[in-house]
Amino acid sequence: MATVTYDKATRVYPGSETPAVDQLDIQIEDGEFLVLVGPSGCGKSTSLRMLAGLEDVNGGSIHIGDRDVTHLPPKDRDIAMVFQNYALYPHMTVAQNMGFALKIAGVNKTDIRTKVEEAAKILDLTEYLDRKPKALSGGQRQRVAMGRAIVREPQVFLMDEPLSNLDAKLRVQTRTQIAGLQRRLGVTTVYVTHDQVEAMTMGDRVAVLKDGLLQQIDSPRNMYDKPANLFVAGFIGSPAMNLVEVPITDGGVKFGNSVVPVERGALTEAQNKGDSNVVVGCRPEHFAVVREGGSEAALAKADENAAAGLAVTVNVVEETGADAYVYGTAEIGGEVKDLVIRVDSRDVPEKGSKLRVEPKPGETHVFATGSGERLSD
Ligand SMILES: Nc1ncnc2c1ncn2[C@@H]1O[C@H](COP(=O)(O)OP(=O)(O)OP(=O)(O)O)[C@@H](O)[C@H]1O
Repeated sequence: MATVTYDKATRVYPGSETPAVDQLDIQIEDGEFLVLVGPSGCGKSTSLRMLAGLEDVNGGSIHIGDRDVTHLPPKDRDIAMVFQNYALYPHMTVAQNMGFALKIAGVNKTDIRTKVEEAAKILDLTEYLDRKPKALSGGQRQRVAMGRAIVREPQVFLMDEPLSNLDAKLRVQTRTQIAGLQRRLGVTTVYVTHDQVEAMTMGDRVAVLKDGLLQQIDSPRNMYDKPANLFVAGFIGSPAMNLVEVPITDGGVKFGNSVVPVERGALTEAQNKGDSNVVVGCRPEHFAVVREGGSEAALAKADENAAAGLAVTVNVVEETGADAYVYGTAEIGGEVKDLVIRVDSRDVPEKGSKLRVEPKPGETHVFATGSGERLSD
């Protein structure tokens, strides 16, 4: 086990003007599960491959523990990588696949067998040890790939989208298994995915990348509650956070017919920059909803608030079972904006009906219009 440190680590591919990974600074704790996440092409695989030694580092350095591995060949780094396609040898049995790296390293047969059997037990693969990969399900192959990494007892596990070949249900199951296994083994792990739900459910911390630049590194909770900028705000969370540009006004921001109170400090900071607008973010579950034409109680409330909030026209209602989401439109500042609002799944509005909505107190995020940086605490 060991820490991993990226210190201004940079990768520029030959013939490219812009770095694929630009001065990446990350310190990963001993035993931590760190997830690198971001959209396609943001540099997450390159970051992982730099740590693996499969990609040159053109600037900065990478340390595993106190060893500078920046220019070490992959075999000298004491890491084990689990790839997307598992890269199992088709002509070898599960046991041979799992023990292969140990065999190459000259470990004696008895020790190999012991380690392979131990790993097979942990991964529930004991009964498949004599099978060839083609006689296994996708989930079993994935576990063999994990087993091959485990038997090597490396200082660091590297995983590049290891669940992408599994169907949705198995992916959910396997992500719990991998996260549980990692915690049990306590091996420092760097895990790449483009799936933010996977990132949020598996990582101790999550690092969000965009265009080769680190946007934020934080616990899943903080990432969700306090996204550092507009990009992270829009990327983390499904359905995504609603983001609307609104004018600053006395006591808050103007949101439809309401003045929504937001942090004074955030608005002062925007005004100090010379901005008269800010971007306000509100997650779908953080709207207070009054449904027009709904139950009597709701109607009474609608009357009471007739002029309050923002009128949203319901275009589509998506029911997921536990939740229901309204995909609607509203006019904000003379423009028609799309909004997503979570509503009570037992009381869903009709398509074409109207809701009045308002962010719940204390549930807004404020960002600068130009830089997109977070202004609220
Ligand atoms: N071998 C290469 N030569 C030149 N450019 C490359 C090479 N590999 C990747 N790139 C470029 O570097 C950038 C980062 O690629 P990388 O594969 O790290 O992204 P990623 O976030 O892992 O994307 P994905 O989720 O699609 O796998 C992209 O713009 C990509 O086109």
